[in-house]
Amino acid sequence: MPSTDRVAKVVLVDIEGTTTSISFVHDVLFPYAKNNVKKFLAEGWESSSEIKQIVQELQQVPQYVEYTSTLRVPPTEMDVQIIAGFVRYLIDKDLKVTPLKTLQGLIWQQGYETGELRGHVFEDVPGAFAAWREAGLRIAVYSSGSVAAQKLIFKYSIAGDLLTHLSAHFDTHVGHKQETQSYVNIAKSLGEDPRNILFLTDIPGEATAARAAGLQAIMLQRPGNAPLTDDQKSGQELIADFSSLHSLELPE
Ligand SMILES: CSCCC(=O)C(=O)COP(=O)(O)O
Ligand SMILES: [Mg+2]
Repeated sequence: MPSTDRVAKVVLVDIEGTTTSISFVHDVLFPYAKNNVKKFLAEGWESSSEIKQIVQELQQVPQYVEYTSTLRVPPTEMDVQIIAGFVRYLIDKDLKVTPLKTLQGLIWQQGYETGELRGHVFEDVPGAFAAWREAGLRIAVYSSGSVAAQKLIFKYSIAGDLLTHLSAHFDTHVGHKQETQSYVNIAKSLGEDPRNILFLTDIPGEATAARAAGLQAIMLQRPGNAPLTDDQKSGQELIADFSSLHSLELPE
């Protein structure tokens, strides 16, 4: 267990499996995107340069050729139906590819703004955010979900607007979450010595990559997270929630 005299200047939080249940992402957000993608694409297909850009990037995803071959159409062919089908295919495979994540964020925006979606956060999250800020720490987010999607989940959370606590957001534009260089980039962007950043995540490969960049890292074992094998636990610091981290302090 972490000691109460742990110090940091920035707490960098993952979302799915750390601040938020995996079930909310997989059983609420992903189905919402799958159900609404065709309508969303159809509305902006002709007029939106943002959608055109996303569609172009989706066609560059290596799995696009594989997907279109199952439909027996050439990969050069595209219409709303094909792209919406491909998006659903990527969501089912839970592939964390950047244009998919950008598109999901745009679709979810409508759901949050109409009140159909409210971001799940575990009970201890609002108190921890408040305590860290009170102690003078910054809170940043690093998720495979797009920056726009991160802002929505916290702005429209079940515990009210938590976005006000957050001072920086990073998504896969900074690099993938199991690559050490991503954490080097984040520390640089935050202007912080990596040793002063505490990363909280549910994925062993992410914690290991962050530690290799010099960050502190602790793993969350939240309800609904996949059980860890002994190998995955080895060398990791594990906590069940943020309660033992409420007394985090700035270094002297
Ligand atoms: C930003 S909310 C949507 C979460 C999401 O799409 C996702 O892939 C979560 O991955 P994480 O890196 O937060 O585990
Ligand atoms: Mg996660």
